[in-house]
Amino acid sequence: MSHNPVQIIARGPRAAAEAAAADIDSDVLLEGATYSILEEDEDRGIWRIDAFPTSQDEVDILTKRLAQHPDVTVKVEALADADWLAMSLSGLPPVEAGRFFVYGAHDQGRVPPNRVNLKIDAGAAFGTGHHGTTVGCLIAYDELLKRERFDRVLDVGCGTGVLAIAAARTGSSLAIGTDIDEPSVRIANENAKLNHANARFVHASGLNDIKVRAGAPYDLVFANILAPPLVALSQDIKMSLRIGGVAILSGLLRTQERRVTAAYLSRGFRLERRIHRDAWSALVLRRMA
Ligand SMILES: C[S@@+](CC[C@H](N)C(=O)[O-])C[C@H]1O[C@@H](n2cnc3c(N)ncnc32)[C@H](O)[C@@H]1O
Repeated sequence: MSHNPVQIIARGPRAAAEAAAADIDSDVLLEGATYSILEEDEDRGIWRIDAFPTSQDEVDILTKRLAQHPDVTVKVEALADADWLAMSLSGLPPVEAGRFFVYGAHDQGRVPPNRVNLKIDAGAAFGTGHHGTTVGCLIAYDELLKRERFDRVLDVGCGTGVLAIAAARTGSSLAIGTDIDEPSVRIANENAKLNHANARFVHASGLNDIKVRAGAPYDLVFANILAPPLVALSQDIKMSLRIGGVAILSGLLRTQERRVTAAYLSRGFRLERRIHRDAWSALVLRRMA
């Protein structure tokens, strides 16, 4: 369906804005829609969501979702093409997750000196750090890094490559990623260069690539994909990890936790941690046998 570029702005008290954002996060039909949520007016306690739908379907679903929150007022503003692109790139604030600071080109001059700064621009690949699943993975990884090192890392469903790039920038000697989406692989390789990260990305489904198999056994596997492929790939992920190695899994909703966890526990993993962000869950599972 043709789409006149619009920006959707929703304002309301914090709880209402956060509930509306959680609703957007939990809708699989809105996976491609970019939005940000921030405090607009501290004194008056007003929070604001800026959403940048990329199709008329997303406009309709977003406005329907937001209309379910009566404490939030919603405005849809038309944007000129060029403005829309610029805004979708400049409207996203940086994301902080543990030691990681994920930012776009427009925040170039504002990166903190004492963090691992990852420059990832919004574009055609998933993974600017703004989604609850990416943040969950980065927080889980940051926590693990306080106690252990991961020399060999695999990132299944790399999107922008943000997770493998984070690994390469924090001491992994091998960081490799795969994606079924070819443009994402190209973007991830560009992002690796841009971030001076020794990470490589290949076009493959799951772990089905000779370069991926050659890198095994891995100390850590990230897989931020959906629940069904996480279950389907549980044996492959197990066999790619060394005993004692860790899988950080996300892309699943909290309601899907049991199903995904069960698949890994039955294969000899131990559940070490769950991180909840919006409706999403990230699981830390260690291969014990
Ligand atoms: C939710 S995004 C995660 C991107 C990034 N890793 C992050 O954490 O932000 C999921 C990515 O996995 C890819 N994907 C989905 N199923 C896959 C599979 N079976 N094998 C490889 N990649 C897959 C999608 O194309 C998409 O780029």
